Amino acid sequence: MIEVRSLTRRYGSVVAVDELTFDVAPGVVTAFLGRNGAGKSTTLRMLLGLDRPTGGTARVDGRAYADLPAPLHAVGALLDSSAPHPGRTGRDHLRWLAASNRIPSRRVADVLRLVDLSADAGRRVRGYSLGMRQRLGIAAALLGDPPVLLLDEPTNGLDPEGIRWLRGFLRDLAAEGRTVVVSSHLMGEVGLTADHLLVVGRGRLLADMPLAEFVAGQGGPRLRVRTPEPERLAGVLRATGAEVDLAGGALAVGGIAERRLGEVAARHGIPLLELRRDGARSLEDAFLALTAPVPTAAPREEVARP
Ligand SMILES: Nc1ncnc2c1ncn2[C@@H]1O[C@H](COP(=O)(O)OP(=O)(O)OP(=O)(O)O)[C@@H](O)[C@H]1O
Repeated sequence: MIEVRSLTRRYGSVVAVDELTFDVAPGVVTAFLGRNGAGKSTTLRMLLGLDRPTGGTARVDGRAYADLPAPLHAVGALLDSSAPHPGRTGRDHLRWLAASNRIPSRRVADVLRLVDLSADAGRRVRGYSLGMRQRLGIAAALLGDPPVLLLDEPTNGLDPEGIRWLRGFLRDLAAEGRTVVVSSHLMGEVGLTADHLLVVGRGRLLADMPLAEFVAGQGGPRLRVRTPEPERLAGVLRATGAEVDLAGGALAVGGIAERRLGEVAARHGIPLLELRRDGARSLEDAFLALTAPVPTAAPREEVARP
């Protein structure tokens, strides 16, 4: 469980984090989303005792990080700054971390296996790809078997297969009852597979809600359809009450399920060349609209909560 109350961090005249208040529950994946510079890393650093709040509190299991008796057993973190020494092997890096935190060295083999890095553990980190470094960082975060995991932009450097692996991995960790927070500046990378969203913009909380609610707020997914008869299909779909935009020969359709759309087209003898959900795209658009820079500060009452 994470509790953040009125958390604020100023750097001179820059307000990096502005009166943030939220809780993060265990057992689900929470995406911490915001554009570059929104204050995500600063918030995570304060949760980890690496930066001092100007005001407010950030607690893990009821305590400030500095007061945790065994921090690595309480919180695992992946931050850019925790880069391993390039001349060490992945295994040695983890052994060194384990030894300096009184964690039995047999745990090293376990976490290497968990992140699928056993085969490369004997290689020096300088030869690792970005994706392998991220896996090593995640292995380090898991060393103390912590109930809370904070991962800052863990998809950096991962290819699409690596991102898919990470999504499944995070879900499994949450299913074990852990509190999993993963930050990203892109909605699509983790937000779409998270259970809960925390969205920040210019240091302030813009949304704190289940993903399902965010999706519902956007009117459900849009469908993308291609047909040799776009005008005619648009006409029959509009007659059912669906919203249709015609763009470059393709149709973007809202307010109708895929199956029903297929049935309507078949009934009118209109062939479909393509029919797919365009959900990711419209949600990324909604995320960008929500976090769009505004010339004046938004009033605090605008925080969207369930
Ligand atoms: N040590 C620092 N000194 C001065 N300003 C800082 C410092 N750290 C962060 N900032 C400023 O605070 C704001 C928030 O930065 P932060 O790194 O927390 O954002 P972020 O959401 O993590 O962004 P990104 O997605 O780019 O990592 C930015 O304006 C940044 O320039």
